[in-house]
Amino acid sequence: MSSLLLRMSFGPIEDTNSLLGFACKSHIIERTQRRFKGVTFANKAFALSSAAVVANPIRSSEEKVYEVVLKQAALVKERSRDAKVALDLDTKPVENGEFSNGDLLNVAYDRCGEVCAEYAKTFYLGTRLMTEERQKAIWAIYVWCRRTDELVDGPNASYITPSALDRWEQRLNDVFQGRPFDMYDAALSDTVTRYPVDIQPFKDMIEGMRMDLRKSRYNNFDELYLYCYYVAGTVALMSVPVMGIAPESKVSTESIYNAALALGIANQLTNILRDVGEDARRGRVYLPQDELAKAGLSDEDIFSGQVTDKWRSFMKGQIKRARKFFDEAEEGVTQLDAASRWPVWSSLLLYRQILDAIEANDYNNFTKRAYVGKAKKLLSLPAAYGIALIGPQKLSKMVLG
Ligand SMILES: CC(C)=CCC/C(C)=C/CC/C(C)=C/CC/C(C)=C/[C@@H]1[C@@H](COP(=O)(O)OP(=O)(O)O)[C@]1(C)CC/C=C(\C)CC/C=C(\C)CCC=C(C)C
Repeated sequence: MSSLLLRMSFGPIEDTNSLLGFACKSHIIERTQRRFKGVTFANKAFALSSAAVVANPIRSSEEKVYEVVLKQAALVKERSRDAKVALDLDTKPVENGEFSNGDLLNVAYDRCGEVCAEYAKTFYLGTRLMTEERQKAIWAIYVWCRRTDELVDGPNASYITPSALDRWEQRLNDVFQGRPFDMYDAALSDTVTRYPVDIQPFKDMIEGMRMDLRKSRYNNFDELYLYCYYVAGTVALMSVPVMGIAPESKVSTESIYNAALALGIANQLTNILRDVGEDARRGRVYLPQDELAKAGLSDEDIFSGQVTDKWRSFMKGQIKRARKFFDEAEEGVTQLDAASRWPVWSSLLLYRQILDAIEANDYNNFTKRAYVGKAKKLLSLPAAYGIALIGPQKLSKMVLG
């Protein structure tokens, strides 16, 4: 996989349409209304004036990110009004024995599936329940995300510079304009013509990688939230247009995207809490500095890795917050297309249990890795399947009486 990363194309650097360039004053009022009331906020939120930018230049990360949510949700609505895109691939080989584009595309998608099966076995299994078209698209998105993550986390990470990320972004622009560089890009290029996926979350994920290169401390939760959006919330925004919303869903598209975003944030917060020790050994602290200080803790406490009562109490608060994001996400999964629910429930249940494992380790996330054992993992899959079929409330009623 990493050898592929060395094969990046080099092109002119394009000015990015950063998510920070937007402004939305009405968001604060809407924040309290948007949860599952079927209200459409997109029009209101898009009625932005340059006056609003001047009058309210300071917005929280949550507000900035919510604009991307609205933009993606609006795109989905717009596209679903348009004529349905043709989904049949041309699979016939051409006469002279060469492959047609359709054949090459199928091979490209199969390769994406192989990468997905290799790196994320359980998740790959879950995607097999989706329609063939959808699973291919999810694999293509997965591979792009994995490659992007590998740029700063993989074996060649020490060679990665901001300009390499700029070139990766240029290559992304090419993918969206139908000029793929390799097989994996070709699969993504095809996916983004078939589904209403916006380029912004992809660009934002690259921005997250830039952030990782230049920043190793987060002053407060607002800064951390933005990082979590960049590296994980974006995955959710990319995936929902492919996974699809249940035709019978009565709630607003925005609220479903918001729940998806919450799952991305919850997963990343969990990841951070699991990896505190590992990150500290790389000189990184992905915890809000102001909250650490309030708890009477500092970076030194993290580097020394002692589980004290102060640490336990701090961790309890962090876990509580991550669980709130999971709760928010759960409401949204029930609104997804039925065939897409299982992989999402599986990932939600598995990731959520990592928080339980941190507690079971008595909050020692310095030297003990919290993980979900094989038995629990195996039990989670049918549980997720049951929940996906009949819904979380009904299942808990059946189980608990
Ligand atoms: C169905 C489903 C889960 C789809 C997502 C598929 C997809 C495109 C995954 C890409 C994942 C990826 C490689 C991201 C790169 C950045 C990264 C590594 C993020 C972390 C993931 C955990 O990965 P891992 O366990 O391998 O971590 P380590 O590298 O070992 O540290 C993240 C924590 C992000 C994961 C975020 C998601 C999977 C988003 C989930 C949300 C949805 C799919 C939306 C669901 C919809 C509703 C309405 C709730």
